[in-house]
Amino acid sequence: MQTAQTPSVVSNPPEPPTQSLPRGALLVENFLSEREERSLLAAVAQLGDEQWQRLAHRRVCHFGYVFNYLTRTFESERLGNLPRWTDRVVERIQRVQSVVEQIKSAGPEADSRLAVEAAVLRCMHSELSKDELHCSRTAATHEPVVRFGGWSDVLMAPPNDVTELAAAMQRGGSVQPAFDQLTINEYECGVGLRAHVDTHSSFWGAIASVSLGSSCAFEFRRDAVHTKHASDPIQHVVFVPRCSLLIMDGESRYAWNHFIPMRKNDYGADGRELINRGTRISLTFRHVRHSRQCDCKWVAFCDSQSDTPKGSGGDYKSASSKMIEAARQKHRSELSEQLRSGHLRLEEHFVHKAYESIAPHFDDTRFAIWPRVRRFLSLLDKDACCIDIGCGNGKHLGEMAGHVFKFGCDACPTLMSITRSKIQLAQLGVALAENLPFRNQSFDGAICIAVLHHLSSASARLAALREMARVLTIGGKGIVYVWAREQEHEHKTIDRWIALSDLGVDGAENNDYLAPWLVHVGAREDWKARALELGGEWDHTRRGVKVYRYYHLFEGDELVSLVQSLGNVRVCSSFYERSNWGCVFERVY
Ligand SMILES: O=C(O)CCC(=O)C(=O)O
Ligand SMILES: [Fe+2]
Repeated sequence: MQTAQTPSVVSNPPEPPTQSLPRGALLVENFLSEREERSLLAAVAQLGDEQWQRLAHRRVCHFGYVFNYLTRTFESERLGNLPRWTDRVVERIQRVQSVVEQIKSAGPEADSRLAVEAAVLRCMHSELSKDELHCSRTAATHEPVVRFGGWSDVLMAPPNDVTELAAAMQRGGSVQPAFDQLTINEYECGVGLRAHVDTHSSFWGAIASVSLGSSCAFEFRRDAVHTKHASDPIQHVVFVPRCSLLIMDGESRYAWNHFIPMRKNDYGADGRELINRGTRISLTFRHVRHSRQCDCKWVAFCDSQSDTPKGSGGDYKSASSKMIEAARQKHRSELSEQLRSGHLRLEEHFVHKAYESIAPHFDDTRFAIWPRVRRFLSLLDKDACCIDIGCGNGKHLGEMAGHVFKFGCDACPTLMSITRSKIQLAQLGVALAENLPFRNQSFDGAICIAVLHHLSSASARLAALREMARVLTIGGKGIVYVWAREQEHEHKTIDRWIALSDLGVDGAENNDYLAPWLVHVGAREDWKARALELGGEWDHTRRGVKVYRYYHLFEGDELVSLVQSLGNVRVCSSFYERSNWGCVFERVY
């Protein structure tokens, strides 16, 4: 699996848990006995290799309906029932849900935290008293602990005999609808889960997740713009132990992002002791929403209700929500399909077309020069010839001293014309880095900044470097920068990106990602319109037009090894700097 890829350089220090939960979430510790855990793990171990789908960092297995990670929806074809070996655990989840429902229906302070916790605890105790469970729970530490993210702490009297309540509900048939979709996730130690809200239009009601084999920290986040009061929390971190049940319902399910940080240990519930992670298996039960239309009140997070999300500035109001939604779904499934069948060439769509669609907005944001690049440019001799390969909006050409003969090329025609309008004394042309239209040994200096990571095969990346070396004079120097797999702020980057291997794209490498560029809601109208027209999609949560760009992230010494493999260059220096790898080299023959 993914252990080999687990970044060792990245430090992602654990945060002590707040042990609080957003409204509507419920954590029941010791929901399963260890014996039950063992038997569930044994059942999972029996699954055949062919039943698992390998994603970038974990593997998953679906029952009932397959979940498609590109479209973020379930596939319509039903696969059959959930496995029988989950029956007992599902029954117990439903019993807990029934108890919570009963308390909530009791009055205005319905989901009082303490009332729900007390009632669920009693329900768990009644479960515990069953012989089979009892004998495997010996130590006092195996007592269930219940945490609920309720509206208030007002203690309402819980029903006196919850056991009776549960029994009565059982007699009247389960009041809880059956789960019809199960995803089994297997996370190796160190692997996390990117922040997301489970698609509203795909699943309705509560989502229940049972943890087996290892604990992990579970985080909930939301944007401050979605809080009513400045003091409302925007983050909860909860330690989820093995054998526990986590239910996400109501606000916690519809209006909070949840994720599992990528790291190898977490603070336990006491916030003091670091607990190492092992391999965690989660069983996540959901209800498929066949209508594919959600009408919840958390409109800002709802993919079904795409009339302008609150505060988004009124853009695109004219288009009906259904049309936007339909177009978006169609776009995503087509993308998934085309990518899988190889019709959509990665670079064509996610590099060339993507840059065309964001070019004016991209230009507006790109002006800073990295210190090492500035230094490289400042050391160019008088009358030197220097080429900027993948010059984008020409910001580096503008930095080159007046006495340098400047050349620039880029694959994006619109960026080239933007550069042309700004940089007067330069020779500019549209060209691919792998095929430079220059004679051998034409340049004393060459820079190639943030370009190689857009080439989708190792051979193309090598070809581009070979071209760079070819056009350099003997003794000429080059500098290369690429995005690193070792991102400094993973929750803002990799955790939000789409791993190509999650999409089932043949030949996708492990470090291949689609990273969104956002033409935000405040950007110029024509920039947003251009991005939408050229394939971008409206993102409700982040409020803007989202355009995915393809990246191959370089890991460890990958860049320097590639440079060294050219044979005719000497590496002068290599470095890691703010989520990028860089290398300066000199052509030696
Ligand atoms: O592993 C878990 O407990 C959560 C999984 C999850 O959030 C999901 O599959 O959407
Ligand atoms: Fe989820």
